[in-house]
Amino acid sequence: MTTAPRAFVFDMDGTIVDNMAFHTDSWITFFERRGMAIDADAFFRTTAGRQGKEIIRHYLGEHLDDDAVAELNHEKESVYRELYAPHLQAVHGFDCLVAQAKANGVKLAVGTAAPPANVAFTLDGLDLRRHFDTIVGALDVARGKPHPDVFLEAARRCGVAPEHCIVFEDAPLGVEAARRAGMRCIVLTTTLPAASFAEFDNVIAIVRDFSELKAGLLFA
Ligand SMILES: O=P(O)(O)OC[C@H]1O[C@@H](O)[C@H](O)[C@@H](O)[C@@H]1O
Repeated sequence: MTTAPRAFVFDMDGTIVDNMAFHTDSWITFFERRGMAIDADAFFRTTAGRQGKEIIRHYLGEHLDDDAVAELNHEKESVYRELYAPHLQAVHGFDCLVAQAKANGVKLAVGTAAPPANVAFTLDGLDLRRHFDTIVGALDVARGKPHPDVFLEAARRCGVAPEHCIVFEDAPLGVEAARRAGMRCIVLTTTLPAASFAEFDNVIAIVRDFSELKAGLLFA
């Protein structure tokens, strides 16, 4: 590794927790209620990392006002939380990586498209919030991934330059957001196989879970 990392920026959904199938199922339910059928795989690839309000406007109409979108997003995220609650757990090796990062003086941040209720559901539900120097979510930036905003804001709050950040991601739009932010990325294959990330030159490792990461790669 050429530049020692000073901050790790974690995507939340699909990365800290292996939950994207439940997000997709909740979107399928949400759109079915409106008579719309969506293809799960294509939907994941083109929406994972976008904010709920962006997804809703894209599918149901750009004309929808903020209150209507907020209500629809609340409905979708309520379905998601009900589906995923019985399965809530961190991806294997996350606690150990956090401990190693702290021991090496690496700052820890979250950069997620999730709204505050989902951040609370996940990070408070697993008692993980205390580990992070900052958490940047849907209300903190105007644009979701693949725009780099959420990762740049996380780096800014950590006081760390993008080239000293490593992003952890599971979704192509998130890896692209990291690339646009000028950040290296480690991919978790929680949701998609390694081949799905072949086009990205900012990917430095692809692993099944955090336990596969070698300290030499991360902290050298
Ligand atoms: O940026 P993250 O943590 O992967 O969050 C992405 C997800 O955030 C959720 O809130 C959306 O409903 C999902 O559809 C979206 O993919």
